[in-house]
Amino acid sequence: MGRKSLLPTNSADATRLRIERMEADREQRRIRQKEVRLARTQEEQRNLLAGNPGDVDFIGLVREWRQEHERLAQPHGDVDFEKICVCVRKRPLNEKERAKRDHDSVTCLHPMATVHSAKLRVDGISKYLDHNSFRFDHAFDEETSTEEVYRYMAKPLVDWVCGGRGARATVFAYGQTGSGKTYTMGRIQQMVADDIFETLSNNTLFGDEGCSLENSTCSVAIFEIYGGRIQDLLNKRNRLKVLEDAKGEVVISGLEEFEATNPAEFLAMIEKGHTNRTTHATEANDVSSRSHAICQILFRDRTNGRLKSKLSLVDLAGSERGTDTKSHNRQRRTESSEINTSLLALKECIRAIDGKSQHVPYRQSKLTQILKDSFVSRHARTAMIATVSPGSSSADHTVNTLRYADRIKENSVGDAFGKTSKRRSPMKQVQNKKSPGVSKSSPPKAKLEDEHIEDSLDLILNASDDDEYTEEYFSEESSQKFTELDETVQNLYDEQEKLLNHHMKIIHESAELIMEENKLLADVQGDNYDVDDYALRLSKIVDRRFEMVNGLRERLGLFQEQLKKEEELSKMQRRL
Ligand SMILES: Nc1ncnc2c1ncn2[C@@H]1O[C@H](COP(=O)(O)OP(=O)(O)OP(=O)(O)O)[C@@H](O)[C@H]1O
Repeated sequence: MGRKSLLPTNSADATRLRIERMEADREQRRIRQKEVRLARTQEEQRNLLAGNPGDVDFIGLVREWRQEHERLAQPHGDVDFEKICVCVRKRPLNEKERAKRDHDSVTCLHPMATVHSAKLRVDGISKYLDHNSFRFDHAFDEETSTEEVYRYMAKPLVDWVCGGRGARATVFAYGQTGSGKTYTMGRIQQMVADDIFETLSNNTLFGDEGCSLENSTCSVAIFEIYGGRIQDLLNKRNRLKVLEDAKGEVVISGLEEFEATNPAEFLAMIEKGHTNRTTHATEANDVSSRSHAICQILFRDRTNGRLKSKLSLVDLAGSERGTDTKSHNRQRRTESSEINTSLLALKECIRAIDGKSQHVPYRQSKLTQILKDSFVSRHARTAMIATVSPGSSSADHTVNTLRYADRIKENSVGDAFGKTSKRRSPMKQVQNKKSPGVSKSSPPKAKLEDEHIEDSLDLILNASDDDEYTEEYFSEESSQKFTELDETVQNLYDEQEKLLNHHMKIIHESAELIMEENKLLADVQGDNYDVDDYALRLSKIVDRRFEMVNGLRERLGLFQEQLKKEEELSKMQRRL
């Protein structure tokens, strides 16, 4: 009986003990969770104070990645580039990005640029990063000044053109709207101005073949390509024509060149050109440049005016993916399509300089047609700076920008380690996952000792890409989807040009006809006028009017057809 009564008591004690232990565990968990929450809040506040209001977990993951890889960064050195130099420049996070709680998702550890795309697993809670790394001639981080960017990628080209000998040098700024192209090119232009005149003053630097203030003039021409039109930004936005002569030389008919004799004159022209440029506000940039702006600096022989060398500074229009333009009106849509067509052609043309592409499709766009000699000349050198926004909401764009830049010079990246490097896969991923919620990231299996830095870079670049990766606008395959629309836009611009020219011609002819009619009326009211002659002349005038109206109607019909086609195709694309 006594033993029986003990059992329930023991069991009750055990149960009580279990409950007490569970409560203690729960309390411990509560304390731990509170500590985690507190630590998270403190980290958030620290991030906020440091100007990083974005997602604290993603920020933490990016920080971990940087800590693991920062020792792979190399010092910048002069790249002895033969023909092409490709760089990336990251700008700092801006107020707009902070306001939408973007975090910094790009790391530039020269010569590598890595985009950390924030991802959620299917459970909707677990966070992880996809890292896309690319290697360039230079990777400039947000703390690098434009002076330094200039020194490595543009200064060698200034020296090259000052040496004369038919040199053709081109500096391109390429990137998403708002990523810093105009900011970078603006300052580069100022430095070019100073350097050119300093070099030209030093007459002995390049010998007789080279350019000096004594034997050469330095003149500037600035124009933009916008909406199928080429407009002179230094001469009342006059419309210009690109022509190719019998020898295949491209001539921009009507373009005015202005001689500059010192940096101040040069910069005044740049300023004027900049003010006249076509801009619109876009989501990403309040003053987005919608045109390609080309500033050409031409060195000519003082005695015979012969062109000795040329430097082109090209601030490209912001690259936008098709998806971003879905809600745009026709003007903005066609604008974007034209920009994309020219950027695709540009990529192929630059690749041809280095022998990466057999095909030089310079006729595919006005931009590449105008820059033909930058691609086909034996004395051509090119520098491309890909500017990127660091915001996490731009990560897809940034990957596209880097991929575009990467494809320009795949295989022969100027080597930051002092020897020629082998081809790296242009786009590879390393994963760095937090699960569930937040967990330590898994580092790539890299040897981190200094002597193995290059191996480590290889590992980053060649790590397996086991996640899906969406091919974006500038990939070969997806660009096919846009070809028909892009062609239609080009046809639309051509028809528009023909219609406007025809319309103008008719206005002139109409004015002449009115004068003729006035004269006819005056004649018929005179003495002894032959009414048969009057009827004959009037009949000719009326016939001519009919012809003119019918011709105009026909041109208008062709233009309207293209408008309709563009509307239908872009509707189809919006549905995709
Ligand atoms: N490296 C940088 N450091 C500080 N601010 C920058 C930097 N790059 C760009 N910015 C700022 O970012 C904003 C957008 O830059 P910018 O107008 O040069 O972009 P963009 O690429 O030319 O854009 P779009 O294609 O729309 O013309 C500007 O306010 C500019 O001052």
